[in-house]
Amino acid sequence: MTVRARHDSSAGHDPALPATPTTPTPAGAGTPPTPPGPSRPRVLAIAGSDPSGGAGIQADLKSVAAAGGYGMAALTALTAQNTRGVRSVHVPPPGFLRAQLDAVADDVTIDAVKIGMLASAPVAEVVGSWLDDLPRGATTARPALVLDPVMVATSGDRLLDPAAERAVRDLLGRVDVVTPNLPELAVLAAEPPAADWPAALDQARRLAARHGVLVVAKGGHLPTAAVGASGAVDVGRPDGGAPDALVGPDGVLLELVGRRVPTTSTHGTGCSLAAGLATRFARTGDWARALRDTKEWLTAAIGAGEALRVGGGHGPVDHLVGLHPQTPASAVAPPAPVPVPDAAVGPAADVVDRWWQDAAPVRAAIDDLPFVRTLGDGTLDADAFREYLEQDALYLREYARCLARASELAPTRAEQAFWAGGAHGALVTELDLHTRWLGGEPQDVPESPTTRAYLEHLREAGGDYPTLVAAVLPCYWVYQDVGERLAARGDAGHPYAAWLGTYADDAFAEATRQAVEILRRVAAEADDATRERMAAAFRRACEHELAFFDQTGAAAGAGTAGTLVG
Ligand SMILES: Nc1ncnc2c1ncn2[C@@H]1O[C@H](COP(=O)(O)OP(=O)(O)O)[C@@H](O)[C@H]1O
Ligand SMILES: Cc1ncc(COP(=O)(O)OP(=O)(O)O)c(N)n1
Repeated sequence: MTVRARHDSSAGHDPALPATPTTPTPAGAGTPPTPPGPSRPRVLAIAGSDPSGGAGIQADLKSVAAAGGYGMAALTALTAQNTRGVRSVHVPPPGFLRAQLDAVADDVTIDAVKIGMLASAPVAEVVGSWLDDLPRGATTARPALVLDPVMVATSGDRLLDPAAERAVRDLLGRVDVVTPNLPELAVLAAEPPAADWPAALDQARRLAARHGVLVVAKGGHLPTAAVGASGAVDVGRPDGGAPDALVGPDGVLLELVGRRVPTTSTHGTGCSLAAGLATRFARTGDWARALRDTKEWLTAAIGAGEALRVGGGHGPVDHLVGLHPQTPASAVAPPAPVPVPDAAVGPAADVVDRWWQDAAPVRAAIDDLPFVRTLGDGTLDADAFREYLEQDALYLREYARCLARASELAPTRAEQAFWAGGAHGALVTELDLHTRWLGGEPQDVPESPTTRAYLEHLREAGGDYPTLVAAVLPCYWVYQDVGERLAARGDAGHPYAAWLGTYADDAFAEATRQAVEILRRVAAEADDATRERMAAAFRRACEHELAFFDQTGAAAGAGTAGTLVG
C-alpha cells in the first residue's frame, strides 16, 4: 500500500549489492544502440520453435511480455521436442527466414533483437547479412542486439550443426551482448571448458576482447563444488549460488552471485534470460541494470516452475510469476513429490519464495478490490482516493519509525543504511507526494481501525530484527507488485494517470529488490523458530495490505474521479 518513493533507494543503496556500472558500447557493434527507449519496446526474437512452450521462441515471447515489451518472432527452425528431449528438427529454407525478417523490419521499428537457435550455417549467415543490411545512420538508431548462442539443449540434444559454429562466431562482432552457457563459452572461445567460475570469467574476458562484445557468462552449468571453491562468489551462501556476470574486454563489469534454486525446472532458462535482457535494455539503456533485473525475475520464475506441472523431464520456468496467482496444485491434482534438495542446498534457500507464493491468494484479492479496480480503470471516486491518501499519510509516519527501528537493529552497516534511507524516503519524498495530491498538508484525520491494526502489527514485530524485516517487507513487495500492473493502465486521459505513473518508479523497484534480498539473507540464516515467526509476520502483513486497500468508501461504487490535485 506504499507508493513510489516511499523507500528512497538512493539513500539506502546497499554496498553489499552490486552497483550498476556504466557499460561501454562494444567496439564491434557499429552505431550506438538505442538510447533509453519506449516503455513498451518492440522486441524481435529470431529463434526456433519449442512446441512444449518452455524454450525457443515461445519462451522468448513470454519473457519479452513479462519484461514489459511487445514481442515479435521470426522462426529459424521447428523442433519436435518436449521437456524430456528433442525428437527432430526441421529447418525451413533460409530464404524464408530472410522474408520474415524483412517483412517485420519493413514495417515495424525494432528496439531490440534477441537471437537464439540458428540450427545451421546458412541460417546464421542469413541473420548476419540481415543485421548488416539494417538501416543505420544519424537519425536511425539500430536495435540492441543480444545473441544467445544456442548449441545444445539441457537434455543434451544438439541444436546447432557443428559445422555452423564458425558462422555463429562470425556474429559476435555484430551484436552488443552474447550470453553463452559455460560449454558454449568454451566453443566460442575455441578453448577447453573452464574448470571453475574464475576461469570462466577469464575466458569471457578474452572472448569479449577478441570480438569487441559484452559477454554474459552464466553459471547455471557450474558444478556446485566449483562455485564454492572459487573465491569469486560468496562461498558463505547456503545454496551454492548460480552466478552470472557481465564481462567486457577489460574484465568483469557486474557479477551477480544469484541463488541456486533446487529444481529441475530449468528448460529454456537461457532463452528467457537473453530475451528478458534485450527487452529491459531497450527500456533502460543500461546493460548491467537490465541483467540484474532479469536475473532477479528469472530466479523467481525458476522457483515457480515446478508448480506449473508441465512435463516429466526438465520443466519450464513460470514466466508470469507474480503476475497471475497459480491455482494451488493440490486443488487440481495430487501433491507433487517434494524435490530432494541437493547436499549443498540449505533448507531455507527458497523459503521466501514460498511465503510469496503462499501470499498469492491475498495478492489476487487485492487486484480484485473495488478500490484497486476502479483506480485502474479510472472510475475511482475522488473522495475514496482522498480518504486513502489521508490514511496512507498517517501510516507512513509510523511506518518510517518502524524502518528506523529496523535500521537500529540491523547487524550490518549496509542494512542499517538501507532502512534509514527507507525511513527518510517515507517521511520526506513520500509525504511530499501525498501533500501535493491532497493540495496541502494531510488533514488531522483520526487513524482508522484498519490503519491502527496494521501499525500495531508492525510495532509488535519490532522486538527482533528478523520478525521486523518480515513484517515491513510486504509494504514494499505487495505494493510494487500491484503497482506494476496499475502503472501499465495509466494512459493519456486517465484521471489518475499521474498517480499511476508513480507506481512505475525504478528507484522503488530497486529498493524493493534490495529489501527482498535482505529478507532472503535473514531467513536463510534464521533458526526454525525464528523463521516460523518471520513467516507469520510476513503473512499477517500481507493480510493487512489487503485490508488497507479495502478500507475506503470505494466499495460503494464508482463516482467522480479526478478532483484531486495531480
Ligand atoms: N537452478 C538454478 N537456479 C537459479 N538460477 C539458475 C539455475 N539454473 C540456471 N540458472 C540461471 O539461468 C540462466 C541460464 O543459465 P544456464 O543454465 O547456464 O544457461 P543455458 O540455459 O543457456 O544452458 C542463468 O542466469 C543461470 O544463472
Ligand atoms: C527451439 C529451442 N531453442 C533453444 C533451446 C535451448 O534453450 P536454452 O534456453 O538454452 O535452454 P536450456 O538449455 O536451458 O533448455 C531449446 N531447447 N529449443
